[in-house]
Amino acid sequence: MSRILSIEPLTQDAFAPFGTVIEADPASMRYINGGNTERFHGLARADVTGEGANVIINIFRGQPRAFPYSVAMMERHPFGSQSFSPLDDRPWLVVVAEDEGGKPGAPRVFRAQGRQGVNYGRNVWHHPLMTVGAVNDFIVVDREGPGNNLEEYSYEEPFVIESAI
Ligand SMILES: NC(=O)N[C@@H](O)C(=O)O
Ligand code: NI
Repeated sequence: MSRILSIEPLTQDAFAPFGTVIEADPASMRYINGGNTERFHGLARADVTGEGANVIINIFRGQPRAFPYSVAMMERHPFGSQSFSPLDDRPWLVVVAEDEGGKPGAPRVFRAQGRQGVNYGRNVWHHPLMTVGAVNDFIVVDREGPGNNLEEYSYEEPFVIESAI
């Protein structure tokens, strides 16, 4: 029997156990450059650990996922946070899970709007990038450095996202 996942709207409070939502929060805004520019300051912080580790900035070009989609695996990065900010204003999906004794629990699926990004906290279970509807580029800030920064886990029985809508 497939385990169907529901989709929640992405909000700062709902996502708090997993990291932070990166969005133009008016509370963080300060004018700079003589008033020409609005700086939405300190929305998230990159967290990298280990001798010789660096924060790097990447572009991930995600192909759209096909639905119904089976969430059969999750991953996490023990030595660094990882943020995704879409360059195209198009909704996408964020799939995360609480840790349960070193394994991911049931996934939670959040619908991110096109101007919302996320910063997964270090060692937070998440599904790889889930682009919806069309190819989308994302600015990704994560870690480069020594050690294996990718831990993967496969569920005994997959969960299913029936539709991204
Ligand atoms: N492996 C990789 O660089 N991508 C994943 O970490 C991901 O979260 O998409
Ligand atoms: Ni990742």
